Amino acid sequence: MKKPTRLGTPLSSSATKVMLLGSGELGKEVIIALQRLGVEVIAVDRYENAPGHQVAHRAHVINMTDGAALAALIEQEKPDLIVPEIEAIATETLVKLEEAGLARVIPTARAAWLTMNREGIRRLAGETLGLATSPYRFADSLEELKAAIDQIGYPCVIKPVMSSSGKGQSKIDGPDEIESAWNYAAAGGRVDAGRVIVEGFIDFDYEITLLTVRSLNENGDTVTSFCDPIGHVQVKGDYVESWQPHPMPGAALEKARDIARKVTENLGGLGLFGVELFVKGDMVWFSEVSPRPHDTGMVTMVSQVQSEFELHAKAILGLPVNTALRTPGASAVIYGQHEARGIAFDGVAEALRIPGAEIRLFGKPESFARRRMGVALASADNVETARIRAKQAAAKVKPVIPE
Ligand SMILES: Nc1ncnc2c1ncn2[C@@H]1O[C@H](COP(=O)(O)OP(=O)(O)OP(=O)(O)O)[C@@H](O)[C@H]1O
Ligand SMILES: NCC(=O)N[C@@H]1O[C@H](COP(=O)([O-])[O-])[C@@H](O)[C@H]1O
Ligand SMILES: [Mg+2]
Repeated sequence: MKKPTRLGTPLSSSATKVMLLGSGELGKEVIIALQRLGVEVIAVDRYENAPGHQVAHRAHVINMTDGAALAALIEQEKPDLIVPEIEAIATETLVKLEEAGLARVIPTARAAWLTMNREGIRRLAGETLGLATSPYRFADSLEELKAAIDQIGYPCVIKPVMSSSGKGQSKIDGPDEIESAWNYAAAGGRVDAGRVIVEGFIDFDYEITLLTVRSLNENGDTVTSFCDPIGHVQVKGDYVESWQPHPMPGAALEKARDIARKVTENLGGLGLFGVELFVKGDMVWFSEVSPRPHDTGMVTMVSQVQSEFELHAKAILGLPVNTALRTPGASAVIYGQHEARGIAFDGVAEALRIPGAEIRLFGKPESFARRRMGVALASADNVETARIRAKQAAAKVKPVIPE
């Protein structure tokens, strides 16, 4: 039996302290949810003025893949909980600190370590748990990649083992594209492991994120609950649009939940997970899992009673959660479109005149053409209308470089 974490007064000796490792748009919302419960939040990222830095009690800039720097910061701040928000962290250090009783990592240090690297989570899902996945091989050189593709066939998808948001990912249809896919993967990996996964392409009908929450019930037992499926569209491996609920036949939904339950039970701990699944008819394939809020889940800020961020904040503290849908909703991404620091946004008023629309601007200090700088959200009485509204609202927001 586990107990909820006692909540103290921030910036006092009773404070409940949570450290976010990664403080982008997803972390920013987790921090806001924690702040509402009087938690003292320390936001860490690789650059100054990250979105979460701007709403936390304290901010630190370190190279989170540097184990010694990470351990020193944890020793200095002594957080009650450590919440990884991105993959690119020295997770071996977290495993060691947790084993030594010096850190409690969400959901567990092992989960952060396994999911940091596509190889860890893929072997767990496909080999240990026996779940359906795309066929896959790993390669450390161009020659090995060619040999791996001989086994997998075309079309296939090549990804750095450590990357996210589609960075370094390509789908290829024939041998003349192998070399450019290898070079692109080498450039796009977040931590240069020089290793890639090649996956057989799954010709799915649709893909979903099944947000799955592990929380404590009144007896102190860990229980699993599911949000309604989130449908999404990805372009170049990065999400551009999502909606909730995505309708699914009963048999497929049951399989999806079964996969999500097995994976999250194995990863353990408390918190929200984003389980990514491909669906064709009644067939469901496991793709990957984030042991933390998911970008496609930003839609829950309008569609659920409690957003994925509030669910994560509550679950990690041992508090009860409510995964109920409030209304159909949708999200559409706002990219920076410019390569510049300190960009501005016109058209927000026009966006907000669309019925049911909301805008979130993340406050990232530097824009890139395809960096996610904000998101449009919309509710409606059905998903189709919500999608149209969210896309219209996103299109109204115009990133500009101020004179
Ligand atoms: N084997 C595959 N078959 C078909 N489509 C795929 C396959 N692998 C990836 N994709 C497509 O590319 C998208 C991104 O892939 P994946 O989730 O592995 O990348 P990622 O970089 O980890 O993204 P994120 O961090 O945003 O989840 C998937 O959501 C899917 O649309
Ligand atoms: N798919 C994972 C994902 O969406 N992660 C979110 O993007 C941020 C990094 O953004 P950046 O690359 O613009 O700094 C991360 O900090 C997290 O919030
Ligand atoms: Mg993904």
